[in-house]
Amino acid sequence: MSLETVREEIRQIDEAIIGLIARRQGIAGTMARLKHEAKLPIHDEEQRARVLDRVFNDAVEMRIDPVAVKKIFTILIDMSEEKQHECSGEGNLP
Ligand SMILES: O=C(O)C(=O)C[C@]1(C(=O)O)C=C[C@@H](O)C=C1
Repeated sequence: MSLETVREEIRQIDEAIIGLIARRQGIAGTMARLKHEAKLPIHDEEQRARVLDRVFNDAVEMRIDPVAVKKIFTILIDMSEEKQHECSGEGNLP
């Protein structure tokens, strides 16, 4: 396999990752509405811990660096909370 072929494969994987991040972010509005209706706070420390534990264990199973994966998901959860705050603004709930 050539350098260019491998770079093209990386580009396609990156595109897929961004698509999945956009999908994760896309449901933040619905999550914000459900939490608003249930009078629940956007930040949920216990759920954060559950998600981070789950992805840590998945990473261990897949033999990739679990600490790095946990860092990535900390950013993704922060992005989700930020989006949920944006969506919670007056008239912004879906
Ligand atoms: O599950 C929730 O309650 C969410 O809002 C989703 C999510 C996440 O991105 O996984 C985001 C914020 C919470 O603090 C915990 C988890």
